[in-house]
Amino acid sequence: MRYRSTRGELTAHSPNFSDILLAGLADDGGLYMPEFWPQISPQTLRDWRRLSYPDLAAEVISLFTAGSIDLATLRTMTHDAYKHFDHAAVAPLSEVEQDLYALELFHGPTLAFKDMAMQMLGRLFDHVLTERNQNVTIVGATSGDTGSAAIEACRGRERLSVVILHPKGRTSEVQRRQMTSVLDDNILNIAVDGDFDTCQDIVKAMFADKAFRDDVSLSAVNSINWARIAAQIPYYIRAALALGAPDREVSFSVPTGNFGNVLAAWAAKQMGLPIKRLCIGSNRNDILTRFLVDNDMSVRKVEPSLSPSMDIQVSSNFERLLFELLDQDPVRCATIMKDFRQTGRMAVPQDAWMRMKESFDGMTLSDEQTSAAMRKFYAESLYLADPHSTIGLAVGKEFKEPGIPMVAAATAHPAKFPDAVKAATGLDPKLPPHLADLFEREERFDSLGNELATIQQAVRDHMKRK
Ligand SMILES: Cc1ncc(COP(=O)(O)O)c(C=O)c1O
Ligand SMILES: N[C@@H](CCOP(=O)(O)O)C(=O)O
Repeated sequence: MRYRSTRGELTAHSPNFSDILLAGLADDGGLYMPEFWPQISPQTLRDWRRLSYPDLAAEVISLFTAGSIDLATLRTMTHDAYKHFDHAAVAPLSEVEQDLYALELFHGPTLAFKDMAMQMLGRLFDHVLTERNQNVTIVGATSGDTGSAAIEACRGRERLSVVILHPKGRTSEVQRRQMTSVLDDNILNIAVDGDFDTCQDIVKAMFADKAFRDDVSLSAVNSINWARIAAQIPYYIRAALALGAPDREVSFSVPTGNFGNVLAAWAAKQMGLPIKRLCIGSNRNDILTRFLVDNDMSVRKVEPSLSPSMDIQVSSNFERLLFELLDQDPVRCATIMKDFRQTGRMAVPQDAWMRMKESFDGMTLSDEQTSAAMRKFYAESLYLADPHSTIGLAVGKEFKEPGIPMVAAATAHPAKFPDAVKAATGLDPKLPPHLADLFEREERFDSLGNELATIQQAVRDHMKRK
């Protein structure tokens, strides 16, 4: 399997999975895509029903690593990656009401869906870097969850230096402490003046600076890295199989920000999973639902909300879907993306927009609607969801059709957002034992404004210190 950029052609020298894992973003600023969508037959899907989560994940990921990492190696990694999850099923389904299920993706060490892929990424990096005798510097942007998951997956790993940029004062306190209380030498946390988009822009600017990129051997753990998406596809397959696929259609509802999670579901559909609808849930930063309803992809200011991890306007992975909607035309994709960067408005051709609407629905919840929905799910079903998962459930409830299971991605544990949960329900969700002393732990982070040069220097210094 080879990979191409959304802004470039496939050539004889196109990279394989291990190459793009380390590269993160393509040199031309585009995002890597597999050269084709591997197909999973209905019979194979039926056979996979009896696999454990780690075995299923290895099978699915191996379709993307062909030619660079074999199935047996992946199996060792998946068993190791998921063995510390606090639920035997890894990603269990919970029936919230008739035909509406929560797919709980928060049973990993940092209590958010990011662990599902990040625990694999840490091991994949280790494997490839050891094989190649190389080291890399990972710079990641976070609105709260990617950061702690990446830090947890990479802490103490010899060949990785990790720098995480978070928007100062815009994450929950639990989220911040989960990142800043990890004091391993290879980890650096930087608080940035701005929002998640500011952090993400800085990361992309570092990738665009070729000299810097080569100097620090820059790599990425955000969902701009295809390996993240590949490791998020298995849980959609697993959930659908548990509910009767491939002999029955299933729909998914996904609370969405950077568009990585719902893109993984869309990828599963391209691979043969019978998915009926994909529903996108937004908070007040609703660029994606505005786009779906009115073909209006125009960037507004990022506004703080009760679901801070989704306080995002520029959804990086949308470029991957756009590329597909444009029949994989890299020239048109690059032109539209460059124009978007300059104007803040994406001119998506009408036919591409119509094609997206064939598979996707979208809906926005205000903070008030999110609190009310959280309260109602708890009152009626005794299901306590964090604000992000609540948006997924509420949107799923809105779009569910009779007889077709609707699965909402429950992306974070309620204890990550105790203030929002308490205000809505009066309940005080407790952190699990391994995080019980989080508020007593020492914190360490640098506040460095938002100048690219200052942050680049901090990355260089961190790399040398390590
Ligand atoms: C808890 C939670 N829910 C939802 C999202 C949105 O997911 P995505 O960025 O993949 O669209 C995020 C952030 O990515 C998150 O941390
Ligand atoms: N919500 C994310 C934002 C980054 O998303 P990613 O999936 O691209 O890493 C976060 O919590 O940091």
